[in-house]
Amino acid sequence: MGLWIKICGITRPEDAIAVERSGADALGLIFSSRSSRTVSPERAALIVAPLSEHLEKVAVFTEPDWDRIEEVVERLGIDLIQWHGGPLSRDEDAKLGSFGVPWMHAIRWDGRSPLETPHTALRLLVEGRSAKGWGGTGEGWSYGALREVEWPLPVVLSGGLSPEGVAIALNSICSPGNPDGRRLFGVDVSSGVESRPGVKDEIRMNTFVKNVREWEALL
Ligand SMILES: O=C(O)c1ccccc1NCC(=O)[C@H](O)[C@H](O)COP(=O)(O)O
Repeated sequence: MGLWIKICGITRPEDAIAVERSGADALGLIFSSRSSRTVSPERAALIVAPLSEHLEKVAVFTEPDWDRIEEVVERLGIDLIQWHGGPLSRDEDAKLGSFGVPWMHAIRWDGRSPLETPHTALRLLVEGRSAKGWGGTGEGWSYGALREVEWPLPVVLSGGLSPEGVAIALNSICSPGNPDGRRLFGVDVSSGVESRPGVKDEIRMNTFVKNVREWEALL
């Protein structure tokens, strides 16, 4: 199976259709108030309406507003919850596992500490620490540091990826000489395929997907 490719921060139905056309596996919708890409559940319903069931819909949250999470998951047919809200208590971990869909823990990693392992999470999305915001900052980091730690769950590489840089980023953690890299589950991008925050560039999305597929064909 190829790498899972998620394009995040979709705010317009036409961009969602372009994500599906690009051959990506998933799109992300931001329900956090801490973003310039936030969409309401009503807006999100319009965005996902024309999409096929084959494109996974990921809902991104940073706040433990459980009623809102439940509403979004039920109303929109969400496939995966992405949690960006920082370290979790045991109760929060259990709560995130209780919505009837899997969830992914997004970690703003310092490049050294062991990767957190919530009990109920399906996978980890790992990006660097940025003073700019909670996510969608476009800031890259030293991806190769991932080679030095155990991966308790399948990892999605994120933070500052772009069509131009994604193969270099992937090479720094996985290569034919480093078979461990085969545990990488996927890649996630937002700013690197935008013309401005919240507005995706179709050519950049297509090029991103093409470059990932060409890279994995060489592995
Ligand atoms: O995208 C946002 O604005 C955002 C805000 C708050 C929490 C998460 C957010 N995005 C989540 C994502 O999955 C992004 O794709 C990820 O952070 C990578 O973004 P980028 O570095 O811009 O590619």
